[in-house]
Amino acid sequence: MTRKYLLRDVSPLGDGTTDVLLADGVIAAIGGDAESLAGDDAVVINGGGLILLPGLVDLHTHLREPGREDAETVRSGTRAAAMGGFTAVHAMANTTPTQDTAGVVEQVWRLGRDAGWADVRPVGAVTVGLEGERLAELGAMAESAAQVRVFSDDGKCVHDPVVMRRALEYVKAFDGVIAQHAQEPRLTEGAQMHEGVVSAELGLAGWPAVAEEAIIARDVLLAEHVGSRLHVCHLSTAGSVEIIRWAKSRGIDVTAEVTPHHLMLTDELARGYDPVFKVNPPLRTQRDVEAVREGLADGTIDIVATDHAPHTREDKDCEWGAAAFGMTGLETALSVVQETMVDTGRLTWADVARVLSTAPARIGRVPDHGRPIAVGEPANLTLVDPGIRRVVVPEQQSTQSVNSPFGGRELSGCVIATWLRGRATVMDGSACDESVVVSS
Ligand SMILES: NC(=O)N[C@@H](CC(=O)O)C(=O)O
Repeated sequence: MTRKYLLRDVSPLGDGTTDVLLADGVIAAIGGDAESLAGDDAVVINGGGLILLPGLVDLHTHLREPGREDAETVRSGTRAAAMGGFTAVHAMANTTPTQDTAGVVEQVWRLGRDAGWADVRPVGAVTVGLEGERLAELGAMAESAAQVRVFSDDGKCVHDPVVMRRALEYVKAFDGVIAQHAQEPRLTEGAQMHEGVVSAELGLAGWPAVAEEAIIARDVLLAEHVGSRLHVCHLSTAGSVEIIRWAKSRGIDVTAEVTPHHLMLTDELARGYDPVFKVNPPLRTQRDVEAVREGLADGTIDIVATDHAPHTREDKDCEWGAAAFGMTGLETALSVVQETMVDTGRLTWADVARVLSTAPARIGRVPDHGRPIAVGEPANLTLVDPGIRRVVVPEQQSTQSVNSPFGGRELSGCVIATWLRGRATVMDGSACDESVVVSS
């Protein structure tokens, strides 16, 4: 039995205010009935206009377990997810061993279930060991208890067009999707940052925009040819937005994601040589930032996904060239979207629910998440105070790693509470450790 929660005067999707009652794992009442049905034992939260959203769903999270538990575990990463307002995350396949068999994806799925912070949907590798040569056991992973629907070699590109074509064809049988890390490997050998004025000045090897755009252009054509679903991971350039816009206008079944860091940060940050800003794909130019914001606002880009990529201090606190690519993002994603897209008038809160919950749940085929806020729906929800401003302190976050590019920055908005099937995982902005139980 979960507790009852009466949320007074909250604003579902930022539209008007009402009372919402959560009981028995579902939204039990909205409006007039909520107060009367609550009884004496409900926990009352005085919302005062706080925004109620469907629980956020991340299509792109690196949880690092198995293999790099020194950087993150399923438990620490999903606790971070809950703190960021997420109720479901997709765990990327670049673990050790790789998530390329039914056994490994089931292990990750079980670890998530036992931790209880958020539903974990493992992503299956497209190729054995992410080596780009032989297709992994896609069907066995789809049929396993983990019910994999998203397949990706993320961290590496499925660069061989024949392998990509076969993968796109194969996953149609179980309504899967290939999530491509678009990076032409030959064009990015030794690359350290975006290729442009700043890389030339710093003397760092460049990662040109065309290396992303060439793969996206090829893959949308392949997806059209075989009539399959394609998802483009962490799109980062103005040219990529144009290609996706063109593909959608042709009716190609493609979706795309942008990360919070590509919505806010630019390659200018590399000037300090601080590897906290080293990421793959790299931070681009202000023109690209404007283009991805516009693409997200007009629906060309479907979702925001974090690409939460925790790394140990040893892997990040070193010279730029030796440092790992990647930055954390689960606990700052919603704030960055608010600041770049809502506070600037480009997205409404209903749009935020779409790009951070409904659409990722649909792309990942995640049941019971990204649902409307309506009576009878599972109580997977997050409550946000958009009026708070807070300074990001990586050492105080739930993620085990401190490689946040937003450390020391003041950001808008804060997650006040998160519920997973009616059980609070976050309350008053703090993780509800005592409430974490093993549920089967
Ligand atoms: N996004 C990143 O910069 N890093 C990712 C993998 C990758 O995409 O390189 C990681 O797993 O660390």
